[in-house]
This record gives sequence, structure tokens and C-alpha cells, in this order.
Amino acid sequence: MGKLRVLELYSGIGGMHYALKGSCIPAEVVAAVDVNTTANVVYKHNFPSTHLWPKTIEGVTLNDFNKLAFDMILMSPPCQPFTRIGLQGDVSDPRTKSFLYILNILPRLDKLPKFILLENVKGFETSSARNSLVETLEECGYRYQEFLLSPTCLGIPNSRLRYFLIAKLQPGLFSFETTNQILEVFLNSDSVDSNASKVSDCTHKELPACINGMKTSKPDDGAEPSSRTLENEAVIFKLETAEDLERKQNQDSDVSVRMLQDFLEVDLQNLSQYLLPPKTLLRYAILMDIVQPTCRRSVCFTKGYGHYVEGTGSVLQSSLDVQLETAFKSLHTLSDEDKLNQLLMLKLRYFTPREIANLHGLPPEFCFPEKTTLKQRYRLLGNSLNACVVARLIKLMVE
Ligand SMILES: C[S@@+](CC[C@H](N)C(=O)[O-])C[C@H]1O[C@@H](n2cnc3c(N)ncnc32)[C@H](O)[C@@H]1O
Repeated sequence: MGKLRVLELYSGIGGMHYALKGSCIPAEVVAAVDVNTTANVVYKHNFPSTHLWPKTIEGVTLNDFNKLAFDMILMSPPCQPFTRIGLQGDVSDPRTKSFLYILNILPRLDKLPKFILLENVKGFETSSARNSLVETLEECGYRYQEFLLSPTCLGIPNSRLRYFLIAKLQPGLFSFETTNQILEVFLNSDSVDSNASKVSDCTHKELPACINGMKTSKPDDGAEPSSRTLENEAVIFKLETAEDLERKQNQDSDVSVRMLQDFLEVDLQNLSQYLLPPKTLLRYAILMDIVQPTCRRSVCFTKGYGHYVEGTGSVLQSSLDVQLETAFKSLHTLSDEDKLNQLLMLKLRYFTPREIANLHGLPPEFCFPEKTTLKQRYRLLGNSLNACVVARLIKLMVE
């Protein structure tokens, strides 16, 4: 097979590009399109020779698309119109306009791409946008398969449940039986399993995230602890019930998932930059998802991480001299000053952008330009994707 020509839409910081590299499929990104200036600076920094179009997708004409003669589309359209906690504007949200434009362009292309992969949030599967996508694919003669997957199914200790669709132009066949059901595990077909080590061999050597074989348990749903009600549930400590604690203990004892410590920076420079400030500790400590380096879980890192505290991602207890339970149990009886002293002993800190990049399966060579601020880094990473999960899907789609 010659090199596949790949079009990367909504390219952001290039998560799809890294996934493509990780898949080891002979391919090149012939164009990447994104309208976000900050993301584009990061993309260009990491992929200086890729043709990046800093414009809206609606601004790319049918003629421009035809000239690219691409074989594959990789895309992660804006997810805000489909998030469970958002307004769910779906196709009437202006942010879906570019996606509908792509659906309109697709049947009119001189040559249909052989492969299409789409990533979005959980919630997309019940949207009208998804229905339009599937209708268009069927009209154009594609077979497709939908998934809901989290990186935990690859042994990566991070919940990031996402919707994926892979499509292949007929007469091309997938190496597995497609089903109308949304698959919540990677398929255990021989072809996928036997290739698991191959993906990891060529995927970012020092990166621990992609080394694992596949796990076939159902993914957790990545729900944030603060998003549910606590009525009728006895709180043990830190607003957590026995059920919460049991779930977390189960996750932490699941040895098919790696420990967070494998993803942490070893000699962290500027630790103080990442420590949670006193005001935040006093106001929000009780709501935060706190993990230790030996934990095998973390909640989804969103674009507000490091800025908003509640439900945006886990924080790390970097001093293990004090037990979390001990620090929290008597907290409500203390004065603010004593409360703070007790919390400070835990040395709670944010994960660094590099550590989140590690959890996302971005390779060691991925980096931010110096000028990208910390807030921008968290924001861009929160919008990105897990490159290991997508690498697996690309392989499954093409083989
Ligand atoms: C969910 S993020 C995708 C992130 C990307 N996969 C990554 O790894 O960083 C959606 C991206 O679409 C871009 N975007 C949104 N609307 C767009 C449009 N109409 N044209 C081009 N890019 C758009 C945003 O700037 C954002 O970077």
C-alpha cells in the first residue's frame, strides 16, 4: 500500500496527527485545517512541514478539497453542541455549521476518501448531527462502526469517554463484523490483538501509555463526582459515600490499568507553580477528585483545568506523609487557619501539561512553544484527544 493522503480537520494541537503516526499506517497529512490561532501555533511548532490552513472549514471550497485528493479524513468537530451538561444545541448550534458543510461536500467530491474517522463527546450518538452523518455515509456507500471508548480500556489511568465512528468505503471490508450497536470495548479479533504489540513498538518508544495490551471491560463513564446528587447517601468523608470509595478502590486495584506514577514528570521544575493556592484549597478541596501517584485512575481533564476547580480534572496529592482520610475527616471542626494548615500538608497540585499530554498518549517530542501560557496549554489539551485510542481505531479501520 502506498502512503495514504490524510486530511486532518479541526486539527487543534495535532492529536489526530500523532494518532496517525502511532498507528504505523504508511500515511502523510496533506492538509490540516483549524481556525484557532493559539492551537495553530502549537501545531506548526510540532509539525513545521505540514500544510496547515488557518481558516474556517466552511472557507475551504469543493475545488480546494478536490485538489488534495485525500484518502482519509480524521476529524474531531466542536463538541459543545453535544455535551450532556451543555445546551445540546445539536444541528441548530452555529458551531455545528462547519460539520454540516463537510457532510454536504462529501458526496460531491471527485473521489470519495476510503476512510473516515470522527471523534466527539458522549452525547453525539443521540444527536441529529450523528443521524445526518450516518445517512450521508450510507448514501455514499460506506460501512461504519460506532464506539464509546475511554483510555482506561487501553490500561491508561484516565477517564475520557468519547464517541468514535470509523467508516470504510465499500467494497472495502473491515476485519471484523460490524454491528448496529455502539461498541464499548475494543474488539478482541485476532487481527487486532496480534497487532497490539506492533502499535506500541512504533508508538512513541518512551511513552508508557501505549504499551499495554487491550482490556475488554466496559469503560467507566468518566462522570465527575460533583455532577450527581448526594441525597440519601451517607457521606463518609470529603462528600464521598461508601459507594464512591468502593468504586475508587476497585479502580485502584485493577492491575490491567497502569499507575499514574508512570505518567508523572520525574524532576518537576517549578513545583510551586502547580500547587493549589490557599484560597482554592479552602473553598474547593472538598469537591476535588484527589489522586495519589499509585492510583490507577484520574477523571477527564477538560479545558478549564487549572482555572476552574470543580469537575475539570483530578489533582495530585504530592506529599504522602498524611493520609487523605485523616486530613479530611475532622476538617469541618477546624478554624480556617487550621483547616488550611492541614490541607497544605497534602501538597495538592495540578497535573502539569506534560503529564496530561502523557495521559493523552502524546509522545515525548510533543511540546508547546515557550510563549503558550499555562492556561492556554491546559485549554488546548482539554480540547484534544487520546492519541493511543485513536491510533488503535485507525489501525482497525485500515487493516
Ligand atoms: C475538539 S477540538 C479538536 C482538537 C484536536 N483534535 C486536537 O487534538 O487538538 C475542535 C477544534 O475545531 C476548531 N474549529 C471549530 N470550528 C471550526 C471551523 N468552523 N473551522 C475550522 N476549525 C474549527 C477549534 O478551533 C478546535 O481547535
